[in-house]
Amino acid sequence: MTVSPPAPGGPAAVEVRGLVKRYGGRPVVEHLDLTAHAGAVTAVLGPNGAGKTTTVECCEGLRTPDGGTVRVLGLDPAADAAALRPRVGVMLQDGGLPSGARAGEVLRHVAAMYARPRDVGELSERLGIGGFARTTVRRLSGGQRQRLALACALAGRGQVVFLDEPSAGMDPQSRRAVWDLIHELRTDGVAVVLTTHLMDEAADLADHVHIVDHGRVIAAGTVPELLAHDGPHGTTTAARVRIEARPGLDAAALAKALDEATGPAWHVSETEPGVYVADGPVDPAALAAVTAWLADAGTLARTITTGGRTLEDVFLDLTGRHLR
Ligand SMILES: Nc1ncnc2c1ncn2[C@@H]1O[C@H](COP(=O)(O)OP(=O)(O)OP(=O)(O)O)[C@@H](O)[C@H]1O
Repeated sequence: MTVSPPAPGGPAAVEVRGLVKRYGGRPVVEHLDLTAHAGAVTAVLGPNGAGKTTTVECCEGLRTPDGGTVRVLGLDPAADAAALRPRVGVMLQDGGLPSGARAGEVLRHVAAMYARPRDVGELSERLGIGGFARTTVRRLSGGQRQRLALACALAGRGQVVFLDEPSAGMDPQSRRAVWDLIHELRTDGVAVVLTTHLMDEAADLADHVHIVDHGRVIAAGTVPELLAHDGPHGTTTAARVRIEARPGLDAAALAKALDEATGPAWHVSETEPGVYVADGPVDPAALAAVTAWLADAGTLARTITTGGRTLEDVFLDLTGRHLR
């Protein structure tokens, strides 16, 4: 599925067309297209090994494409690296920070390389870096290192910012601080490109989502557009009942009970042991059928929730449930 949404935000700041990247002859990115706009957050989602980091690294000029074109602010990230450096902020997945330097020094040093840096004190405060400013990078916790890497990526006020899993490993307080900063970047007209495995992060932040699998974009659109897309069994109404109960209940029998209550429209599966997801036209009769069926089975459900599909549901429907 590829939805073509109206472009969120301002003009295109990142344009990737037909990107191909191979490692040792093995294609890991295959004809991938991606556009990120100024004043918008573009999220790239995908299972492990899908090619997200490789794509972003091609945009950052850290990898040379084997095919296709990449333009950042109209420039070629590899050939025009020097011109782009002051205009682009990069947060790498592994941090890429000097391990022997103190956190505060690293941030001051990075900020000093830019003509118009952000206020280091303010940035430190926003990301809580003051508490570990005198600690060397190698002694920082994973979340602290992430916060420092993000501060470094934002220090130069880039027009484009690439954030590879920006809040991975962070505590909830830090994650909130990061999300607030990203919202502000967007308001300030920055083009933010982020990869993430956190569906709530993408749902909260992203104007536009690209779902990548096996090196290709398999779906793209705004979050509401992706949520509105047909479910795997033709459910367009984004209606779902989720039940947590004991494992091993007869999902087909529940589907039959629901079909009898509301009409033959239901698909029920046990998505993980003890978690049953029923897609279909949720209404009071359907919910009554669920509780009656559970009573017949002599089972007390721990939770029964109704609602639409989530971005995680869409992601799993599109990319499958097997591990990579
Ligand atoms: N330098 C490299 N040499 C060889 N293969 C590589 C290299 N870097 C990445 N790969 C392979 O390319 C594929 C895509 O990797 P990539 O890091 O782009 O995926 P990703 O979508 O970012 O995954 P994750 O979510 O796990 O970070 C993987 O199979 C990975 O093993």
